Amino acid sequence: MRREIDFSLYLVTGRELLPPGKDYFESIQESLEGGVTVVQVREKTADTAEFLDIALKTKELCQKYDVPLIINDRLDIALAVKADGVHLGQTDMPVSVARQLLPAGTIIGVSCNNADHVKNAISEGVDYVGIGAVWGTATKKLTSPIIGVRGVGALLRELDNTGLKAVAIGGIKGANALRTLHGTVSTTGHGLDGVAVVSDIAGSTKPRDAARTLRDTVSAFKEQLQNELQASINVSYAKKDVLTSVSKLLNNVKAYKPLIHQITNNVVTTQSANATLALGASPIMATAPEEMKDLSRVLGALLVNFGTITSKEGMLLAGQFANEEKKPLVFDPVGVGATDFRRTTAAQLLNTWQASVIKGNAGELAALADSKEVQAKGVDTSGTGFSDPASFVKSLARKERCIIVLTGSTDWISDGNVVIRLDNGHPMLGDITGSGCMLGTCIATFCAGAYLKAVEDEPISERSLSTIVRGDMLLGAVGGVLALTIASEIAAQRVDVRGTGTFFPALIDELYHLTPDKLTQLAKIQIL
Ligand SMILES: Nc1ncnc2c1ncn2[C@@H]1O[C@H](COP(=O)(O)OP(=O)(O)OP(=O)(O)O)[C@@H](O)[C@H]1O
Ligand SMILES: Cc1ncsc1CCO
Repeated sequence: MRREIDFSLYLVTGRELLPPGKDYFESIQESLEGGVTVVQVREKTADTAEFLDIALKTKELCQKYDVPLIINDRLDIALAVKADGVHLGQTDMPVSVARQLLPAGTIIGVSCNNADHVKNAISEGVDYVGIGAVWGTATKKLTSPIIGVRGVGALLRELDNTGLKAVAIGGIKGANALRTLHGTVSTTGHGLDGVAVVSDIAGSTKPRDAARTLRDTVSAFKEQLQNELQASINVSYAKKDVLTSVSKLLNNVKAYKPLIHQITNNVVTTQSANATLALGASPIMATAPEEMKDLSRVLGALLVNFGTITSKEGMLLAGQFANEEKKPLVFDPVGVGATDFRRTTAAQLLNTWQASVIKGNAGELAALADSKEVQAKGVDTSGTGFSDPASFVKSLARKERCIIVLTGSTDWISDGNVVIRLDNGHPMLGDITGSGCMLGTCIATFCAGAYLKAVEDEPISERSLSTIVRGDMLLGAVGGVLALTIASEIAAQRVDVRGTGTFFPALIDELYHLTPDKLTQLAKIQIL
């Protein structure tokens, strides 16, 4: 009977990466102590005798820890050392031939970087696939394109109901492991069985610690995903509870005055900062990469709005640090459909960090989702919008693994399970520039309120290892939308408002005077 393998932490050896003075076998031993669950010996330049010797000694170590040994590419070495399996690249020995040559029950894995590779692997009956390269990697000359964290889910989906296991490979390390595991889950809820790691362990002076961090992260995440899938079946949001919770977020904002770091466009900087202050939070508009780490330590939430992209480096870094700190990250891909540069920048940002909330109008979200249903015109939408906005936001939320806010005369919000429809707002919001950008600011501010609530409820987070962001971001998104749209309704009714010029300062006034009572009483909310 074939042995059931735990693929959680799959070490691919890299002797050339050892730090000066570190012995290869000592490094393997420490890695095993740290929790590596599979070892693949990969030797691209060793001659046969040397490869054989290394494989034999590595096998002895693996046996001590009851960890399976896989040999890269060389079937003869695998046979000679009675390895548990082989790993084959797309240009190595065909799987069918390898199967004939190897003893029954030998594990066979193949490298895949597109859906056809995965489909072939399924029909050839392999045991597992190695999907990559996920990130850029310094260890291997890349022969295939970087598919990015967001590209993996579609490949995992191919594996639904096959029983095949999957690990991701390519630049995975302690610092990006959670992002990788979280962001690669398919729309059907199919997650990775583990991560394959090379340099973060092999290149470390402390491989035991490096392996332990990774293993703990994988174990915690797998448990969390199970809970998440379970919760998605059982969860229910009641309208009254949502409004009560959202009101508390406003109180939290006013009580703690969280710092809202905004990398935003130069059209709306002042008005966004004023909207933040009006809600009771504290804005900082900062774009220099050099200051991102310091800001991430104090911030309550980060907003990345790329209306005018001037500091991509700053956006990349700020988001990574926000993820590390498990703080809310709101992404507003302004005009993403307008140019190729915006499209590729959005992809790069979203492959690097995990947004907590993505908000956009129909044109922007259609571009992000590669949907032809709605066209964009610069930063605006043209046409009537999606025929089924509820299904659209739900499926995009599943794909991007975060909350989606679709704006328009009706706003639609989803976390991939529940869909919330909000009908507040005033047409004049569509007639002032940057109302969508201010909405992003309001959402970031309420998400900071949700983050603060989580910190209040759970000061020492036991879930922190597997939690991508602390706090209920769905509530944060609902709160932000209600705040701006309800303020707009009250502002538009004022006798001193005679057009969009007087509407704008009135809007800031009404954000300033917003109360939990107004939020709950005026909300037009439907939970679908
Ligand atoms: N006709 C309308 N009626 C009611 N509310 C509206 C209307 N148009 C926009 N809004 C509200 O304005 C907010 C911003 O949405 P909108 O879709 O206009 O953003 P946007 O196109 O990104 O704006 P901008 O590009 O000016 O920043 C949303 O909360 C939305 O509910
Ligand atoms: C008009 C405009 N151009 C780039 S950003 C922006 C603000 C509204 O989205």
